Amino acid sequence: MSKSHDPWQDAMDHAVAVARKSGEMIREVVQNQDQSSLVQTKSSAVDLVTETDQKVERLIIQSVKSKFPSHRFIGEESVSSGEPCILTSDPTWIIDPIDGTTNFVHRYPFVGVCIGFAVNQQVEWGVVYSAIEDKMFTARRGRGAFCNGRPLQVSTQTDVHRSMVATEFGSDRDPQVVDKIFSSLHKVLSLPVHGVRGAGSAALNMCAVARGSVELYYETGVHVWDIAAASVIVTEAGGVLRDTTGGALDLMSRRIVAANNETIATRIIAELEVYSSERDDRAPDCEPE
Ligand SMILES: O=P([O-])([O-])O[C@@H]1[C@@H](O)[C@H](O)[C@@H](O)[C@H](O)[C@@H]1O
Ligand SMILES: [Mg+2]
Ligand SMILES: [Mg+2]
Repeated sequence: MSKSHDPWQDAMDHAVAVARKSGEMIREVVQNQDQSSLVQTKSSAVDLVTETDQKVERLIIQSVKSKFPSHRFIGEESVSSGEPCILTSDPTWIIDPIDGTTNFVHRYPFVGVCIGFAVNQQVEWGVVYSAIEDKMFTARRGRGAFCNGRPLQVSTQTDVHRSMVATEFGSDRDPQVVDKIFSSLHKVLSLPVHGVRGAGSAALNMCAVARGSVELYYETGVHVWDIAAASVIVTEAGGVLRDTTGGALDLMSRRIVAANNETIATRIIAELEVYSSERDDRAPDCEPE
């Protein structure tokens, strides 16, 4: 199809450009400012946000509105300010301006600008820009996954005892949640697996699965903006996506497993404690699950 008949490609090209521009903003701050004094908190004392998160999200959304005025948005900081988090069938940009804000505040070099694009509630393409590493991860449904233009392929490993697993501790410090996190971690580590890692960014953990250096990433407590862009990067690199229950991934459920293949996914899912956080798209007045 020529570019004019492929509007989603125009949108993806714009996303790559604005993600790179956002990354320049992030690097400038990391190199020249001390963010630690400008930190605010959201759902907990360790769920951090900075004015750079907010500025980057505004930059992305305003640039998109000028080119694609009919498109919708789900942005982490917009939702945090009260915007709805509902995925309709309309073309929708799903944005995490800084995935890894805690890393950003501490100058820990794993920070991803995440821009996913969904049509009819299916992610059509995803862009994750690892700003400090200068690695642009991209994927278009049906057309492969790439890092700085080089094709990505998940690991071929099927032996869980030879696998590397990624997960995160999240930002919920409720003692019962912490116990469940460590219960899963204890079971996975004791299989044993070669190692457990965490980039501090859901999206960059998923990109590590896509590039074959991690066999599986799991987490409960993520949001749709953390995982939408990277979800298509994983599947286009040959990976699989699941719920921690073993069912199909539900972008709004707050639970994710991203793996290189079904064998590894099934084996690790068998060790995971299943629990729920409030869905991203829950009605404001409904009781938590
Ligand atoms: O808030 P943020 O840095 O965009 O996203 C982060 C996620 O990437 C991570 O997986 C999760 O464990 C953190 O609690 C936080 O939600
Ligand atoms: Mg995030
Ligand atoms: Mg974020």
